[in-house]
Amino acid sequence: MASESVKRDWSIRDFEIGKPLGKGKFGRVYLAREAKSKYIVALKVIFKEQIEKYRLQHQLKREMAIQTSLRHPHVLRLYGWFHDAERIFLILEYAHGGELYGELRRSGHLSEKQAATYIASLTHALAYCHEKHVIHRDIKPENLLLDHEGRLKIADFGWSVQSKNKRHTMCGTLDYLAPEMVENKAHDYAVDNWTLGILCYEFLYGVPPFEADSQADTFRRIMKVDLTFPSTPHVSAEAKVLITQLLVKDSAKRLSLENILKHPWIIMNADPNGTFPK
Ligand SMILES: Cc1nn(C)cc1-c1nc2c(-c3cnn(Cc4ccccc4)c3)c(Cl)cnc2[nH]1
Repeated sequence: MASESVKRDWSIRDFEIGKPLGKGKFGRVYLAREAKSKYIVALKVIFKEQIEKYRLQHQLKREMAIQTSLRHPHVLRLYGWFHDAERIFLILEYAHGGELYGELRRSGHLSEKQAATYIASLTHALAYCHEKHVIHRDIKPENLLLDHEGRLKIADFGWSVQSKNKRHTMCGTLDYLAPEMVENKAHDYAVDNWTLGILCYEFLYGVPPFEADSQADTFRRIMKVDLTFPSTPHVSAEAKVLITQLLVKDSAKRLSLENILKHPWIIMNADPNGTFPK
C-alpha cells in the first residue's frame, strides 16, 4: 500500500467496501479492501456538505496534511485520499484491535502495566509529533486505537495544529483540556503533557479526574486543578506522583515528555514493546 499510496488517481472503484467501523460528526469509517492488492484499510468518508456547513475546509486540509506527513508506529497512517462530487475519502491504516476506549469500558479500569504501556507509547508518539512542530490537542480515549498486537495508535488529527509558537483556537471536549485551553488562552505543546496526566488517571480509575455533572463544573474543577485520588489498592503511589507532576496549572512546570519516559512508574510498569501479556 505504501508504494501505491503515492498513486494520484484513487477512486471508490479501487475499493471493496466492508462493514461500518464507526461514525463521527462528519462521516463514517468503513472497513475496506483495495481491489487489486487486497490490502485492508479503513476508509473514512466525509460529506463535503457537512464540512462546508461548519466551514471546516481548512481544518480538514490541515488534518490531512499533518497525518500524511507523520510516520510513527503509534500514529495511525493516512495513506492517501480522493473525492467525488459529494464526498471526501481518507485512506487510513486499519487498526485491527479497535478502540482502546472499548477495552477501558469493558474492564472499568486498566492494570498499571497496561496503563503505563499506553502512556509510554503516547509519550513516544507525542515526542515525535512535537519534534515535527505538531500539537495534537485532542488526545482522548475515543481517538486511540489498537493494532493486532494491542499496540496503541493515535488517530484523528482533526484538531491538531502545526505550531512553532503559541496557539489560541479553542477545541475538543472539556474533560481532556488544559486550563490554558479551557480559558481560550495562548497554548503550546504542553497541552498534550496535561492530557497525558488526564489519560493516565482515566486509564487507572476509569473516569477522567475532573468529570462533573455539568461543563461549568468541569471547567471550575480544571481551573482549580481539583485533583483527588479515590483510595484503591490497584493504583500505586508512584502513579499518583506522575499524574500530579503532569496536572500542573503552570504549563512550564509540567513534567516533560523526556522525563515521563524516565519516571519510576513508567520504568517499572511499561512494556518496552508497546504491548503487554494479556
Ligand atoms: C471499531 C473497530 N473494531 N475493530 C475490531 C476494529 C475497529 C477499527 N475502527 C477503526 C477506525 C475508526 C472507526 N471509527 N473511528 C472513529 C471515527 C469515525 C469517524 C470519524 C472520526 C472518527 C475510527 C479507524 Cl480510523 C482505523 N482502524 C479502525 N479499526
